[in-house]
Amino acid sequence: MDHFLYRNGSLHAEDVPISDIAAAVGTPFYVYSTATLLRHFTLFDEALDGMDHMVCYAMKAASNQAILMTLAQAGAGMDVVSVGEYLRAKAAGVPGERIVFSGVGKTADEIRVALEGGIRQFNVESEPEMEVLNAVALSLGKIAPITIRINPDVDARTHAKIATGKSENKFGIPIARAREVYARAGAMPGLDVVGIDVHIGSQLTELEPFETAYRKVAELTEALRADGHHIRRLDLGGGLGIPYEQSNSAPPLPLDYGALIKRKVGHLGCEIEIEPGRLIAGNAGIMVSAVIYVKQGEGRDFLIIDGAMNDLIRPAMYDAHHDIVPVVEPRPGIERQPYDIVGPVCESGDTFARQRAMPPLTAGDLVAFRSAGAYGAVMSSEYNTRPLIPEVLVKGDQFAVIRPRPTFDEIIKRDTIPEWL
Ligand SMILES: Cc1ncc(COP(=O)(O)O)c(C=O)c1O
Ligand SMILES: N[C@@H](CCCC[NH3+])C(=O)O
Repeated sequence: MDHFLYRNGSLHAEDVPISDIAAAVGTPFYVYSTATLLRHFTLFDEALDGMDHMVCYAMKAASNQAILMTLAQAGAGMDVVSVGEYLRAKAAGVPGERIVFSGVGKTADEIRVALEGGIRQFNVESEPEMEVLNAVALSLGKIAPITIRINPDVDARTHAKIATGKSENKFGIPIARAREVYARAGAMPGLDVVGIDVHIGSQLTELEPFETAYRKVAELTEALRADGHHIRRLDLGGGLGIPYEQSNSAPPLPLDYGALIKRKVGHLGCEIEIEPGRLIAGNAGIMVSAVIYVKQGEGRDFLIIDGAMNDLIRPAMYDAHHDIVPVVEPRPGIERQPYDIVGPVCESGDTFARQRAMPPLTAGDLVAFRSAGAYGAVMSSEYNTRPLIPEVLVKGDQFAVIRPRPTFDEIIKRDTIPEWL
């Protein structure tokens, strides 16, 4: 169920006209639908029905505290990758027992904060990290619950920049060395080895790579149990993809993914964690932008909009496709024309789409980038001294700004000038 639909000829977020939000907050902005966030969380939660499980939302996808609170109130845990995310999740009211800590470069300071504040488990990614974690835990008189992230050497068949499960990627420990590393962990008094972690990549559009990875995890669970480890929890990561192009065939559904998990690891009797990010937030958010100019180029028309690569970097970074639709519903049968849709930033890479067929648009018209809820606002920057754009949350017929646009004064005052200058 899409919560961004045309009604009476204009695009809505749930029951709120996008043009009302634009009038209130200015453009560009991100807007999220509470109903979509909750629906996607529930799809995963129900897909694991009958198993002891926790859906730990990968908050890197969209980390506004209002989003975290919405999901946490529905029962979500959180997957964090930095102490900043940990503190943000805590600030949104998520208890430490519902937070898992992933990431290849956790520092001793980050580990200390999480151990002191409470944590469900650390997903350890290397032997040096294991040693630091053990030392910090002992210094605090605590025992740190851990899984070890294994790298199963599986091709996730996704964009190379977001594949994480091949042996050449920096993530996890090689599965071939897992028994040896678990033996070391098991002997460390500051660690409690509770399970295994795996995450092979993002925007997976087929189940087969998950199937291979989870088969390897199941085999390893049995081997480690035979070695005497009390493996009782499996963190199976995130990564299930979303349809970015409405014209394309859709990736597998959470229900199919849940059934696969049951088939592959259900017999082991472990508690299951999953860490979906994109599928929960991606299609729960859009970015809205206004046309500044329509410019005639050599053999092409440029639609110059007020959103730019600093606001939504996915097209520049991964050549990602986002559907872009006018906020005013095009008349049926209207002739479309090709535009290069670009932002105002001083780079040719600041291009959202080339020769994209759109109904004719003019200055002031609003356009919406679909599927922009995940890895959108969180990856934005102030490049070109462009303020971070506001985030808005809709629930039914209500909307609220959940991160305001900073003023230029606020941005400029952040710099400090040395007294010797
Ligand atoms: C450890 C970990 N868990 C979960 C995720 C979430 O992935 P996705 O947003 O593709 O579901 C990521 C990002 O790929 C990750 O690195
Ligand atoms: N930033 C990436 C996803 C990275 C996933 C990281 N765990 C994207 O926009 O597709």
